[in-house]
Amino acid sequence: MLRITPDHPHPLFDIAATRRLEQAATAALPPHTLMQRAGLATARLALALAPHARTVWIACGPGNNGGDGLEAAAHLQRWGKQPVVTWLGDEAKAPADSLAALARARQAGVVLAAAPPTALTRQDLCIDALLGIGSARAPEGRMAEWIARFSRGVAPVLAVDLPSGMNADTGTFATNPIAESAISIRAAGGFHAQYTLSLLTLKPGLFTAHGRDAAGQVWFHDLGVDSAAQTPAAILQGPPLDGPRAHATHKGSYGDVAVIGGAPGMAGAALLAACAALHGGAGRVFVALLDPQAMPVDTSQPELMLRCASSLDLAPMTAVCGCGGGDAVRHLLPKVFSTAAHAVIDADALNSIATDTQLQTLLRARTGRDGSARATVLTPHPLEAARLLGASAVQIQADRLGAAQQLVERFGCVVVLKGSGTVIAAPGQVAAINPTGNARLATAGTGDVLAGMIGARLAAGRPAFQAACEAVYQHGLAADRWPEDRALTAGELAAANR
Ligand SMILES: NC(=O)C1=CN([C@@H]2O[C@H](COP(=O)(O)OP(=O)(O)OC[C@H]3O[C@@H](n4cnc5c(N)ncnc54)[C@H](OP(=O)(O)O)[C@@H]3O)[C@@H](O)[C@H]2O)[C@@H](O)CC1
Ligand SMILES: [K+]
Repeated sequence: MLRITPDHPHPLFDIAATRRLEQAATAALPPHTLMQRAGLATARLALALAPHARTVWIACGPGNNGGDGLEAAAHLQRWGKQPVVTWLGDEAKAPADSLAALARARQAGVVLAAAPPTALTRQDLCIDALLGIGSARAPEGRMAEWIARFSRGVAPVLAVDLPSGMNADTGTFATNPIAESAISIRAAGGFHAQYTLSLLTLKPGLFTAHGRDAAGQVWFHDLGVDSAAQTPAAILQGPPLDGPRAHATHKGSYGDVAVIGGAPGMAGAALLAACAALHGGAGRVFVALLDPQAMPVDTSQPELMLRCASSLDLAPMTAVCGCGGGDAVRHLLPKVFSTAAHAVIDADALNSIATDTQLQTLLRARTGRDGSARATVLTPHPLEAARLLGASAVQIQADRLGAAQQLVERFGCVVVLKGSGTVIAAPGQVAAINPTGNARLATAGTGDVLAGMIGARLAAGRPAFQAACEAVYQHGLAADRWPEDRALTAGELAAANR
């Protein structure tokens, strides 16, 4: 059993691949083995998380997720914990594995309770074994009531395989009230500790959209099954493998970044991206502000070279384009797309592309046959992604991996779909989901900082997908390590990155 942290990459498997693995393993093992392993792992983790629990409530659903809960109940009963077990199943309809688990629980001395326990404390534990990967619709009735009880209560909750009701592929809920109630309770500072033990495979939904809030601390048990035969739907990103810089290098070794943006009233966005590129290690950073009244030098950052956009030779450069660009950036995009060696396209540049088919054609033309000729990274947040795909932000959020992949197919670029569990997708690559970052990044300018960080890595010669993955990881990590007692501002974040 493994606690999942951002320190290592992990393959993530969707429901279809998980079902294939489950089928193959079930056929190769004695009956009920997988569920017995799942139940034992759940019981062990429960005991480790709540060693002093006076009451353990195991809420079991009608399918095999409930069977895992019943198996866990048998172990906890034998270990003297006397769990309160409520089951929503029907013996006439329950799957064979679950029925066997029910029999084993009864054998161990478990008596099914008619109702959940009341007055659980922070020392106690709820085990959520209502729904796993078979979650098919919005929970109703007693199931919905029990899920609401978990989220409103103070007792820690251990979700078996998934937080019940969550779609394992997307991290969304059939109705959002569960996720929204979890988020609003957490925002109010009164949230119980939440854990999830993912079984057989780690699923993408645990790490993106509402998944991160709903799943809490994620643990994993592979049930002794090797997943190598299946292709992952995504990779949970690990840390960059950064080595020290070689001694015999100079500023030319780390490339030039040209930040193009900062229309009237929005110079700050471009300067933040430039600051981030500088601190991210770019050899030289040029800034072309789109405000004719803009200052000729930034005295607080004299390293930045402020130039007129028309005077920049972008052919050897990495253009970071769009931060605070307003509508003024639109007429510069043809030059950027046709000449810049590498490009990061952000914010207003993305909005310009969304409404201009000629720009879309030029953007697609940047991609060589090998997909890497003139590396281009698009960095939309969900609303920008929605504009690019002619969809709504809700539709984008309903399937973040799918939306990122659609953008890749449409534009042939690397795509960074920002948000909780940022998705990085690229032609011919298994997508990555970033495990770092938190809601402290929800403040103006942090997206500009990310664009500058990606630009610095592209300028240093990193392949585009790697540059994007590494920058997103480091950007989030800086937020995760931010001192509790200090406000996170984009300016400080830009200067803190590396
Ligand atoms: N088999 C094995 O070897 C292993 C399985 N494992 C475990 O099994 C889990 C998958 O089990 P599963 O396929 O039975 O699906 P599960 O998540 O229990 O849900 C299906 C049931 O719930 C019902 N239902 C659905 N939505 C509902 C709703 N909203 N409200 C109410 N009911 C709803 C649905 O009813 P129906 O739609 O048929 O009416 C059906 O009865 C997996 O996540 C893992 O925990 C592991 O132990 C590894 C070994
Ligand atoms: K569950």
